[in-house]
Amino acid sequence: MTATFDTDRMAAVIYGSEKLASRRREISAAVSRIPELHDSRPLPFMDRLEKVTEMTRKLAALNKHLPDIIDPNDYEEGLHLYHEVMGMEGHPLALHEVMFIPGLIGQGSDEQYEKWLGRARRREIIGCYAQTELGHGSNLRSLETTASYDPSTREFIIHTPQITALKWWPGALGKSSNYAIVVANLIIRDRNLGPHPFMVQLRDEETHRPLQGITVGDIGPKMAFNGGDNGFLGFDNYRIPLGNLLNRHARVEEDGIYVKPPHAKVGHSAMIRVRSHMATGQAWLLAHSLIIAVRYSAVRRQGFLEDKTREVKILDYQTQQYRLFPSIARAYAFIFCGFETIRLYDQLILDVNKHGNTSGMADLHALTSGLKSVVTYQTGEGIEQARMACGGHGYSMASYISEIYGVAIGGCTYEGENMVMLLQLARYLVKSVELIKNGKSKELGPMVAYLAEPDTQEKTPLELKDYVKLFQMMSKRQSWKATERYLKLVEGGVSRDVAWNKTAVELTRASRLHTRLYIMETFIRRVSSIEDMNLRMVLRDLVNVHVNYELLDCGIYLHDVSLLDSIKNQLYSSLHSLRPNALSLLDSFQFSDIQLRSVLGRRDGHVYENLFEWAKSSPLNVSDVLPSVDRYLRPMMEKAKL
Ligand SMILES: CCCCCCCC/C=C\CCCCCCCCCCC/C=C/C(=O)SCCNC(=O)CCNC(=O)[C@H](O)C(C)(C)COP(=O)(O)OP(=O)(O)OC[C@H]1O[C@@H](n2cnc3c(N)ncnc32)[C@H](O)[C@@H]1OP(=O)(O)O
Ligand SMILES: Cc1cc2nc3c(=O)[nH]c(=O)nc-3n(C[C@H](O)[C@H](O)[C@H](O)COP(=O)(O)OP(=O)(O)OC[C@H]3O[C@@H](n4cnc5c(N)ncnc54)[C@H](O)[C@@H]3O)c2cc1C
Repeated sequence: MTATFDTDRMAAVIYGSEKLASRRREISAAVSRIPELHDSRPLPFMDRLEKVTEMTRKLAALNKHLPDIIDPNDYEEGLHLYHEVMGMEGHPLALHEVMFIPGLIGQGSDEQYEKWLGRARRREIIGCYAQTELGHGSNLRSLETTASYDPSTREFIIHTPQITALKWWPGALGKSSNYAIVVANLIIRDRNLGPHPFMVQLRDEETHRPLQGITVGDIGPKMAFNGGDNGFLGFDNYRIPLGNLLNRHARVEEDGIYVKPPHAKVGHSAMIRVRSHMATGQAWLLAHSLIIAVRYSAVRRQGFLEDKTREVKILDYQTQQYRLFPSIARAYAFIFCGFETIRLYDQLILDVNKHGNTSGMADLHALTSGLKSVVTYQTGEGIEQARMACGGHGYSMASYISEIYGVAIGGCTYEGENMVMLLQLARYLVKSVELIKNGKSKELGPMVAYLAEPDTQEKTPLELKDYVKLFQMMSKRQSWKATERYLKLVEGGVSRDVAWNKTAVELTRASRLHTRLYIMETFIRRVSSIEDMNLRMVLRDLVNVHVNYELLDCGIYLHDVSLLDSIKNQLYSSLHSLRPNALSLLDSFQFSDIQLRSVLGRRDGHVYENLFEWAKSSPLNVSDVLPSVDRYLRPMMEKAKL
């Protein structure tokens, strides 16, 4: 089946501009010509140490070739180049670029930029972001690492009071980084002023050995990211100069006077940044798995439909389409709302750093808390469906889908565990409903204004605005229901914290609905703004899949469930309409074979030949008889014969 649109033009929509889309193609082509930048053999055949070594080798090679391939100041180009060469299994600079440099930019003063930023950008030093501890990750107020100010020497003494206070999990901490932004409780004259970010040198710049007072190492293998060295870190009364408190917002004077920041949570900017970028990052992971599954489904033939002389492509089964197409729609939807949150973050950081204006923080915190949770969860669901859609071959590492899954679902945990973050958004929703109840609807932000709308009759949706209306109604009802349940408990004398906990499941449901509504609205808005009518029509088919699927999936929140039959029919017909364009919608992401690392999902479609070649290259096939057979299996069989 041929597609009705040009994938290069769609790539420009996905990546935000024709220039970037075409630069991506050029960068992929450049990488394909430099063997030093390719995996030296398939990553699934490597053990952990080999993977870490391979990633480090490629990173050094990449550093050498980078200025010939991209503009070193262009982050988007850099990100693509990194994804292409380094893949997704982790590497020594993963946190340097993602949190260390942005953390320094967000929290450091101009003098601190002068001291560290240039060095970090030139990669004279490598850094990470060390916040989470063995005993606490979610509840930042219970972090135990301390940074006590000693005015006599104008130093902070960083200390790990007990085992639970060891930093645990930070990416690239274990073996690669020689610096870290360490989040520790600032203590001045025995007063705990809460977590603050400090620049801390961990290793000698010449020998790379840990400095005295520092204990650092790797935390061991993980579900994924095994090319990376997530680490542990402890401090034994380790001294750093006063100037190492990142002090753009909060300051300590030499005599120990504390100058507090303009907003209590302004120190969380590195987290907000990653959360703002997560929707696009997860969309790419989802699209990776889907292109593998859809390409394979367009090659794999199994069973018969009308034509009894030739087996059918499995992509023609309605169940296969139902399994895969709603996730294609979600991948696009996540990209579009991801662009929006990145833009909002960039604006916020400008407002905060240039004008000291923190008024946008609460809104962005609520939005990104919900979005990272919904997007990572749905991405995990979509990838797992993609795996199953490939049958047995999906289970093989040759598909690479299990690796993509492991990487993606890390996102359900890092940057705030999903339930915890849904509950952050719920605080915002509850406050919004309380405003309405107190007659202050005018104070509502635009994203929650619908919470004040009156209920109307549920009608079969015909136009996109009808879907949005229905979704708003479901979301509003759930936010009100959860708030009223919570308030009733409080009014009945239950403490606020206990009442909150007794309402928590309902609250997370409200947050999910609110976020799904936001994703749907952003998707519709973006598609309606596309000028190329041809592309807009295709994306309109995708939106149709999305709105019908999302509504059905949330059908339990409707009062009139008889609507669901008509929505089901519209979904089935939209799946059918999407079939001719499904593969090209994914080809438009323009992932190279090098980047995909999937034997099953290669562009050439020679699935069976490629699988056979891959299996033959397994280290187990180097000899016909393994030493373990000689040693254990043959003696066992021989013994049984006696
Ligand atoms: C050369 C070219 C350049 C190339 C460049 C490209 C190179 C690219 C290189 C590589 C790319 C490779 C990509 C690799 C990808 C790897 C990705 C992996 C990255 C993984 C990294 C992971 C890092 C981490 O996980 S860091 C640790 C994260 N930890 C958390 O998220 C902890 C979660 N907990 C919290 O955030 C908080 O504790 C909380 C939000 C749950 C509660 O906060 P708390 O301070 O306790 O607040 P509380 O008292 O409860 O609430 C008071 C009020 O404050 C409000 N609030 C809380 N936080 C915020 C906030 N941030 N902003 C605004 N308001 C906030 C809260 O809602 C309360 O408000 P209310 O009004 O009182 O209700
Ligand atoms: C791949 C990966 C990379 C990471 N990289 C970094 C890094 O670079 N730097 C860094 O500092 N950290 C990093 N982390 C750590 C990560 O940020 C934390 O693991 C994460 O914030 C979750 O915290 P936790 O482990 O304490 O989970 P916990 O909070 O212990 O969660 C366990 C369970 O308790 C529940 N729970 C906890 N609190 C509440 C609550 N208040 N209400 C309801 N339920 C609750 C959670 O929902 C969850 O079900 C990384 C983690 C991973 C997996």
